[in-house]
Formats: sequence, C-alpha cells, structure tokens
Amino acid sequence: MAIIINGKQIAKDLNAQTQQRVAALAEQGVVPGLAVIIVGDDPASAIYVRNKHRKAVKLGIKSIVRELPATITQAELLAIVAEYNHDDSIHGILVQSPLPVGLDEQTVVAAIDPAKDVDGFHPLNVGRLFANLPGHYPVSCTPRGIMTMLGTLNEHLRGKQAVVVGRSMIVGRPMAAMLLNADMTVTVAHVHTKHLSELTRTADVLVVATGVTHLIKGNDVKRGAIVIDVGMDRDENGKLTGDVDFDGAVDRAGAITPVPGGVGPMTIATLMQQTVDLCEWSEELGSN
Ligand SMILES: Nc1nc2c(c(=O)[nH]1)N[C@@H](CN(C=O)c1ccc(C(=O)N[C@@H](CCC(=O)O)C(=O)O)cc1)CN2
Ligand SMILES: [Mg+2]
Repeated sequence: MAIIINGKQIAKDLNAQTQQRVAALAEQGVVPGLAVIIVGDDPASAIYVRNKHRKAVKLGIKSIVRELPATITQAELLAIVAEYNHDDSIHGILVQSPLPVGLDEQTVVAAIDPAKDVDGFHPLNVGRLFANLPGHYPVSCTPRGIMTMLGTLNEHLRGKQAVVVGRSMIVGRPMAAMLLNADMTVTVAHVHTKHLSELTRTADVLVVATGVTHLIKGNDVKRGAIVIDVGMDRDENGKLTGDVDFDGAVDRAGAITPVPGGVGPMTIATLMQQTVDLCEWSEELGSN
C-alpha cells in the first residue's frame, strides 16, 4: 500500500510558514500585496479567485480582486495590468485563466511586469526556468507545489526516470523543466504519444496532467513509483476524480496523491508563498 501524499496537510504547513514570513515583514512595515484580475463569469474561476482572496486575507496579505466584464477590450485590460505594474503596494499580479474568447491571454500575461508575475507565466520567467538560470524568479505554482510535495518524501530524484503526461504551459511543460533541473531524466508524453502505458511503466516519478479521467490505470504504474495526479475531473456521478485510477494504482505505487486533497490545495498555498517571495525580492532590490 502506497504512502498517500496529503496535499491538504502540506499546504497547511506551507501556509503556516507563509503567515510567519508575512508577520516578519509586518514588523518592518511591509505588507505583501496580490492583485487578481478575473474577466467574465466562469463559475469555476470565480471559486478559485474567491479562495485565493480568502487565503491571502487570512495570511495577512493585502488582496485586491478586480472583476471585469467579458465585454472588456484587450486595450482596457492591458491598461489595468499597467495600473498594477505601477502600484508599489502590489507585489504579485495574476490574470485568472481562462480568459473569455476574444482576449489574447499571451499578450496580457506578457504585459505583466516579470518581477510581479506571481503565476510565473511571463515568457521571461518561463525562459529562465527552462534555462535553469540561477537567481530569484517566479515559476508556475502547480508544478512548484508538486516539487514541494516531492520534497516531503525525502527521496533522491537525481538520475531517476520521470514521465510527465500532459504538455500545458501551466503544468506539463514547467513540471518537466523543474524535474530536469532536479537532475531527473525526463520524458514528456501527450495526446499523440504512442505506447503510453509502456512509457509510464518506466517512471520512478509519474506526473499526470491531461484532464482525461482515469487515463492511467494501476497496470500503467511501475511498482514503487511516486504518482502525482494533477487531474480534476468529474466522474459520471459528478464526483471530483483524477487522471489516475487511484484504487487501481494505490497498491502498486510507493506514494500517490489523492484527488481531491492532493495537488489542488498546493496551487493556492504556493501562490501565497510566491506572493511573499516577490515582496521579499523587491525589498532586497530596493535596499541595494
Ligand atoms: N492564472 C491562473 N489560472 C489558473 C490556474 C493558475 O494557477 N493560475 N490554475 C487553475 C485553477 N486554479 C487556480 O487558479 C486552481 C484549481 C484547483 C484548485 C484546488 O484546490 N483543487 C481542489 C479541488 C477543488 C474542488 O473541489 O473543485 C483539489 O484538487 O483538491 C486550486 C486552484 C486554472 N487556472
Ligand atoms: Mg496535453
């Protein structure tokens, strides 16, 4: 039976650390600030944004949620991003994804000051991650949260095989870069990959982020592997489930994340961590 990686608990511990860092900053008269821009009325996005706001407030982070109508123009949205770029009380800016049709997400993300790019989606920060540049820069929160989870297992990753299934800009691609930067041998699989099961059975660390319910069965998992399920799918009864058949995989894996309560809670906890990182890094710059 595998170790069940308790994302809820790891997120709670991370939030407690973040809260302490916020308190230490407060003693210096500094308050980290987060601006979340949400466009349109996607119900799931509204819930994620509300959860981000509540968590930020709870940890002592100044939180601004800017709710905009789907009818906003690209130029108006860019002007709002520029407003927060110039606001010294804001250290992290993010635009909730997806944006309504007609707005170009890449252009909007590229307009965020890279030093305030709390989601780590700006091309400059993506490039830094892929080049494994030293120094401080933000990275995508879900894969960073997964690296934090892997860290709690105290397993040596160097030289081992990682397979990432999914190649999105938010999860798959940055995840592959982070595992590569941790000296793993990384293969990225996707919808066109042939003989997927044979490939996933080679993985010491298997990360699955496809949005395909139970794509990975127990037999697709190497014995003793660490299995990270980023999926958040609805089964036929509307119940939240993952891209991995948990019941099938739990007997073969060495460690596995559940859905819900695995990767999901780490995304927002890491966002809070990274908001405070950006605040501290900007203060360092200010004192040089
Ligand atoms: N600008 C961004 N947009 C989106 C991101 C992002 O990181 N930045 N990620 C996702 C949505 N997301 C945060 O924004 C997010 C998704 C899921 C969870 C989470 O806690 N999931 C729980 C289950 C919640 C439920 O019951 O539905 C879990 O998996 O346990 C947090 C954040 C896309 N957009
Ligand atoms: Mg994909």
